[in-house]
Amino acid sequence: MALVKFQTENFRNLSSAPVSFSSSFNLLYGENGSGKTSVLEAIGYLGLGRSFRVNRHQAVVSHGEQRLTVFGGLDHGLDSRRHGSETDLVHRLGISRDVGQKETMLRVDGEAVRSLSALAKHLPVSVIDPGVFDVVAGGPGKRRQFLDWLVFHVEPSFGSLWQQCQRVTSQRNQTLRNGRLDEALLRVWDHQYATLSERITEARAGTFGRFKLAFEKLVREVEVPWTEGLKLEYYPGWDVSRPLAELLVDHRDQERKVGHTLYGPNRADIRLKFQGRPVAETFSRGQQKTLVILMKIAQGMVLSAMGKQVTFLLDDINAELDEGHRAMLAIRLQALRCQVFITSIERPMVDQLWPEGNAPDYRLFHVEHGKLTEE
Ligand SMILES: Nc1ncnc2c1ncn2[C@@H]1O[C@H](COP(=O)(O)OP(=O)(O)OP(=O)(O)O)[C@@H](O)[C@H]1O
Repeated sequence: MALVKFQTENFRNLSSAPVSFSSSFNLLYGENGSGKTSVLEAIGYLGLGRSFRVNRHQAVVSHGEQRLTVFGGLDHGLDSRRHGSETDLVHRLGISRDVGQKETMLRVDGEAVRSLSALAKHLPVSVIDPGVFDVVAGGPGKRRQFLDWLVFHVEPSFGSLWQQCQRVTSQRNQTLRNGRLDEALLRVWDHQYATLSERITEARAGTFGRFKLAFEKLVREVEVPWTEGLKLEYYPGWDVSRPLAELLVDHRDQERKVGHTLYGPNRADIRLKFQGRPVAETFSRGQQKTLVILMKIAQGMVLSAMGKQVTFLLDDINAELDEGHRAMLAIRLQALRCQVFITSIERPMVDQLWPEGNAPDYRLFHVEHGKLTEE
């Protein structure tokens, strides 16, 4: 599916006029501060339930306003011959946040829904912005987030499984922090935590397997010589040769001392090694960026193979990637039939993105003072 109708109210500096997008490529250009990133941020808000730029909802609502809203209409996307007219919409999504009341309201097809995953499952949004390169350069949390985004879209039960596990972890942590050790209660939490952890690990490992196959295929196709000797490995967060419940009992004193859970899915990682050493210590900045781009494309490959269309938000990539890598990314995303939004300051040179002259169906927008004008 693709986001073809879009409207916001009180979202940063964006105008509330409705916009129609292409289910293929959308190129947005405009000067600094015109609102390009805010458009992508609002699309991301709909698919992720939060801003990919800031943690506080308060920053996103237009100055002096209390409530922001983002609406989106989805059509069948590139797998359908029908494009974009109102009658072709298959889902209507809405998210509204009242920053005073700290309340979020979600709607799918006119019905109120409680869980963000009900919205998110319809719109897999993948962001490529200057912050994305932390997937390689940053800590394990960034890589868990990267993997879990894919697991969520591959395994329908993952979202609720993860939430249950977070609840049990927090209760277990409280018990660990209690002055008097209640071993019987801890054993109850251990058991629940271990059961959920094993299910999460199974879902993550299965999805990681698919991701790794896609990544290896991609690397063979694009022939990047420096990836030879690169190893991607999933680390579940503990030594899985032993049952987690048993390991927790063995490390009781250590966990009580720190007052929180030290083993399990909250410690998982994708380990990226080149000739046995962490990539972040070995690869150049440019190589690390290319690696992240390849990993992002591989995620798209996994979902495309399942018939899901990913909406990619490419913010300010001109500053991060050279012309060759930008073209590689555009061509790959086009081949995967993804929906893509690209921002730039200058009017984009379409023949630079598609040097072979095979540009897809695209729409070009000029952004000025938060308003999109199609050209
Ligand atoms: N909460 C808000 N309410 C109203 N306006 C805001 C709010 N937050 C930011 N702005 C303004 O909205 C504009 C949008 O900024 P945005 O980051 O989307 O621009 P951009 O086109 O991506 O710029 P750049 O090319 O510099 O990255 C800026 O002028 C900013 O000052």
